[in-house]
Amino acid sequence: MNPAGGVRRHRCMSTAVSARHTQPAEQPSPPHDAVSGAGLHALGGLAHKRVLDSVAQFTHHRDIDALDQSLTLSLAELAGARAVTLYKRAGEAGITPESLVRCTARAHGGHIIESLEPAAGVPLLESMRQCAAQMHGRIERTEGGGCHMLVPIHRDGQALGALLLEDLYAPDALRLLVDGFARIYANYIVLLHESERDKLTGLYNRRTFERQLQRLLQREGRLWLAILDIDHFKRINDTYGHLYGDEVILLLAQHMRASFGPEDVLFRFGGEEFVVLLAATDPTGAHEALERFRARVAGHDFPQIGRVTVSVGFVGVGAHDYPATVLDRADKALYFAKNHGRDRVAHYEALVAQGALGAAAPVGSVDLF
Ligand SMILES: Nc1nc2c(ncn2[C@@H]2O[C@H](COP(=O)(O)OP(=O)(O)OP(=O)(O)O)[C@@H](O)[C@H]2O)c(=O)[nH]1
Repeated sequence: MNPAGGVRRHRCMSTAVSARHTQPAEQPSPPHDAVSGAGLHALGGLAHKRVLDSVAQFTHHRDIDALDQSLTLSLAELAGARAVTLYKRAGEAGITPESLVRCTARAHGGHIIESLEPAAGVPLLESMRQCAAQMHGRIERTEGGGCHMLVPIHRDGQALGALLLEDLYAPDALRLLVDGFARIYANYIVLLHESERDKLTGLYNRRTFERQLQRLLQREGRLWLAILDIDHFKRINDTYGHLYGDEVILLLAQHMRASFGPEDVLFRFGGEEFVVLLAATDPTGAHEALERFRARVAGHDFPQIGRVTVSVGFVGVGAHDYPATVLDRADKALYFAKNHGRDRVAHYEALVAQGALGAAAPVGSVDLF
């Protein structure tokens, strides 16, 4: 069991990365190079420079995962904590799940940074949840003579999460520093979040597609990419108006969240076109997941409009595939589905094997990069 209360999900940053930074403290002796209370004062300009360097470093990132990792590493180094955990609450309507990132100092130098699965009912996770919800921090003395510090992360009255620093010395002086980092992080995460999400649905936007694809490929090795397109959407707009059209887009995004798993990555590419990166183990699993989604949408009674259907094209993606190529293949499968009655799922490789995508196959409509 991890002290932060989670089951390890995956390691995100190697010690080689963190080895560029200050060496971690060995416990239980107080860290000599931490920007601790006395240290901050004594080091003067040097301490300020280190703090500013750390802020510049973690706000350099344009990717939320990298930002989260960098924040925990910066704080672990500056504060000389044995471990720093960033807890984030789930976003509204389940747009982002509850998450934990933990940076731990290794006994012989460097740090390990991991994403952890929040596991219910574990003491320190509960403390972080409470700290986040109440937006109220505290310092707890531990039996070993050190302290745990809990600091909430919030912005404009909205609770975003909490930071937990374990086994600190001189925590009172560090409190201001950690509070400051929490405030900078809160401002920055909101900006990053807005820049990578579609405004209407909260799904990832197209700009983040390549990065998310690479990330998932690194984790899964192989995955499936599906393009989902609402059938006859122009007719819906023309008959009921754009507001109803927008409502259909919003409801479809909700069905996507409910239908696909937490490991799958969901995008709205624009208009009535959506993309899913599926972490399924094989094409049958991918096909079943997409078919479930298709049937779910077809069976839903959309307010005022009634029945709405979607067509889906999907393709396998390997580590060496170009994003533009796989998008084009999925798009060809989608247009096969559109041309063969709509409200269906088409698999690119299966169509190729059947010889169904001949020279006359329709040209994809997705705008390539
Ligand atoms: N309400 C709404 N409509 C949009 C948005 N973006 C694009 N559209 C409309 O979506 C429609 C897309 O229509 P088409 O590309 O012709 O496709 P379709 O009618 O769905 O037909 P098929 O895809 O062939 O089944 C157009 O009428 C666009 O104006 C949006 O954000 N909101």
